[in-house]
Amino acid sequence: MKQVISRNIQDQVVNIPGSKSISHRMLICAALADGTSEIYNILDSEDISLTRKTLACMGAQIKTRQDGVLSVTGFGGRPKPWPDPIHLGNSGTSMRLLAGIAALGSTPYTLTGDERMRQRPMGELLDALGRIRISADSDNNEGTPPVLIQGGDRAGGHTLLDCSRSSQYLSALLMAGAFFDQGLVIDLTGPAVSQPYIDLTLDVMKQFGVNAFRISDTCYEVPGGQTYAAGTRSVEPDLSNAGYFWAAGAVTGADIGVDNIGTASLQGDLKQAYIFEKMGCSVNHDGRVLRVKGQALYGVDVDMSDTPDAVPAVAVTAAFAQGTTRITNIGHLRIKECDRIDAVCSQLTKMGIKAVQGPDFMEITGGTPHGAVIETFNDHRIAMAFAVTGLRVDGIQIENPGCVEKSFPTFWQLFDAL
Ligand SMILES: O=C(O)C1=C[C@@H](OP(=O)(O)O)[C@@H](O)[C@H](O)C1
Ligand SMILES: C=C(OP(=O)(O)O)C(=O)O
Repeated sequence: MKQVISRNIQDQVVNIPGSKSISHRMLICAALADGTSEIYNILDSEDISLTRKTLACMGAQIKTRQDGVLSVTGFGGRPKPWPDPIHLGNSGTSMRLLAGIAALGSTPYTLTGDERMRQRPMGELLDALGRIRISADSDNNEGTPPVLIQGGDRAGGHTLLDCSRSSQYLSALLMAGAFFDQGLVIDLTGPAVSQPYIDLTLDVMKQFGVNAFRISDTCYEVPGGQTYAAGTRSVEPDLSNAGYFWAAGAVTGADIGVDNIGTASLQGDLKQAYIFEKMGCSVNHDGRVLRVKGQALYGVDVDMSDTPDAVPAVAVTAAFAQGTTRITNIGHLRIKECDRIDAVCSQLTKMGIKAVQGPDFMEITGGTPHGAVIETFNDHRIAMAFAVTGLRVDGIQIENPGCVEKSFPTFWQLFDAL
């Protein structure tokens, strides 16, 4: 249990570790390359180590050098056999993206996860692989892990994919598709959720010299017969995790900056700073430091389909705003580390805040929250978001604070230093 001490915090600038999403992609693309890549500022967290270990099982040679830089010698698109089940905890990104890489092998791989991961869907991805003659089955026929992926056929061609619950399926197909003889054309059954993560995939592939194209909102193409080029790359700070520090500025009135944020970041969660601006904060980005300073806060209406990971930070901030905040198009939050719509609403209710939920939305009416013991449901984002409320409210205690290891092992150290 972690007791958060409510306090006045000074104006300051913080440094946030590397992006989880970019780190997964850098590791995978480096493992798919021939030759050795160097990756600067890679995130060191539970989920990244799961991706790293799996790629090592598949034949990549991965070392953290003494200066902290990661050196990855790839297996050139031909993963080695690994007969034992591969455990991916509750890392959805590892599970879905690595299922695509397993499809490049010539022997079967079994991918499994913890109890929650075994409830998280991936049937849409298995179906899309099946359409290009790659046998991909869920052990329980419910489309959830454990999954058995049996590659062998690298012809590629055309497939159909439903990305209405996760964008990670498309990222998986794009990364693997570059090795197929005919490449891959992927038609989506409708628009994808979490679109910025698809853009991140295209961008990291491009950094490794591989082209893939968004033909339209619902059609993507990756030409075949490409190779990933090893090289020196670096990972930007994690802007989902920056959000808890911007939220700290928003709820306390301090001016909190996050360092090393370029103007061209493709991370969708950059948007959360501008949601805080819409709520009344002043936001300043000088091209390097992005600062959020709290002022009087007002409720807003915001569609967060693109930025699911930022919802808990925005929702807790709404508890301190005048009026109601309505967050829409977030049905996919119900299949994350926990049911995040239910978790956010139940814990805000515990704090005396009116929080109403629907299948794909939540409505939070700001008020005067009081202290509570916060259940985190083993979800790092619930722990980090509710920690922020504790800066303003006495008596906030966070259960299972260690769950932040998933994406941000140094969170408490940085948060306590605020
Ligand atoms: O591709 C990625 O790196 C991610 C995509 C998003 O998931 P969905 O596409 O399943 O919404 C996001 O929630 C997750 O934390 C990371
Ligand atoms: C949903 C998340 O991650 P993943 O899907 O990789 O488990 C997250 O980090 O909020």
